[in-house]
Amino acid sequence: MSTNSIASIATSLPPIELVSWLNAEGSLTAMLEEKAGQPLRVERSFEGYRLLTLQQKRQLGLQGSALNRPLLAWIREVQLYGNDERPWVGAQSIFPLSSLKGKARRLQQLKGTPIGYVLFKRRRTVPNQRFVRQTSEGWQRQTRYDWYGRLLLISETFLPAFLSSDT
Ligand SMILES: C=C(O[C@@H]1C=C(C(=O)O)C=C[C@H]1O)C(=O)O
Repeated sequence: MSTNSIASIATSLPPIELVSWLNAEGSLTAMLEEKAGQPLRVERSFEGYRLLTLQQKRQLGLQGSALNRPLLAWIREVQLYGNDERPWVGAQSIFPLSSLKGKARRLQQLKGTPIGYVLFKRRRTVPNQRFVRQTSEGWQRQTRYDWYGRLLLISETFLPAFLSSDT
């Protein structure tokens, strides 16, 4: 194997200190608060309804003709702060309208409350499928949760400040 191909494999793998975070089950909020030693601060950059893109519909696991139909969802985009003035994680959560029934309706009224406080309130883990990829902003984990039969897609990108934090 040439050194170039080794180098290309090396760049396609996350830094070792991120692996446990990218693969962790359970609440990322709880893990970040433990690392920070204080409650997470959530800054919202967007919350509202949007029509999903084809890529987002695919990431939700839709197939066939469902991909061609317009799909409206509630979107929440936030920056998560630990104990640093720079955000540690950028997160986007996608809630198809069909998922916002019953107790899930509170996911539209979170404001500064981390989703994890609701998602993991009664359980340590939630059934999910996990995908990891590298983006221009940092390594990202995408999690398709089955929360009491409701489909949620949450993408979390670990930003440079997270890697350089010494806590
Ligand atoms: C999904 C969780 O909630 C965290 C909080 C988020 C929010 O408040 O928008 C988004 C992503 C998560 O990192 C979790 O704790 O695992």
